[in-house]
Amino acid sequence: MADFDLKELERIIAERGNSQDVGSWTAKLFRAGTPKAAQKLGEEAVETVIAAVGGDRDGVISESADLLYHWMVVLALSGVSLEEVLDELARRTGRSGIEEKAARQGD
Ligand SMILES: N=c1c2ncn([C@@H]3O[C@H](COP(=O)(O)OP(=O)(O)OP(=O)(O)O)[C@@H](O)[C@H]3O)c2ncn1[C@@H]1O[C@H](COP(=O)(O)O)[C@@H](O)[C@H]1O
Repeated sequence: MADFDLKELERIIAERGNSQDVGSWTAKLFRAGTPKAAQKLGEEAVETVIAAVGGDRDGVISESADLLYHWMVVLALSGVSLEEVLDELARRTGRSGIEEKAARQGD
């Protein structure tokens, strides 16, 4: 299993989004702003749906990675942290955010 998680991607996006690197797609999206990033998020969602409906397993994996990345760029541009989304999901399970965090850390 990959030694990589969304928390790390969130950190990379924050760092690359604010970089001056002209080759950085993340920086390009940050400069373009929420409408462009949200448009890309929608495109990747549709491409994931098409792959899933078409039974394209490898496509679902690849498009899901594009989807998660662009979703996290939209989160960053919206000033929303991954933690806040996880807290909302935890609330829906009936667990408190603190309990959920402890569960994720294996406490
Ligand atoms: N996970 C991703 C990631 N997924 C997709 N993409 C980029 O998203 C862009 C748009 O994807 P598309 O499938 O629409 O590709 P496209 O059709 O060529 O795009 P357009 O024609 O719409 O411009 C492509 O340029 C992809 O490279 C990503 N770019 C960056 N990351 C992560 O962000 C990090 C920093 O990247 P940079 O900001 O580019 O340094 C990387 O190391 C990765 O961890």
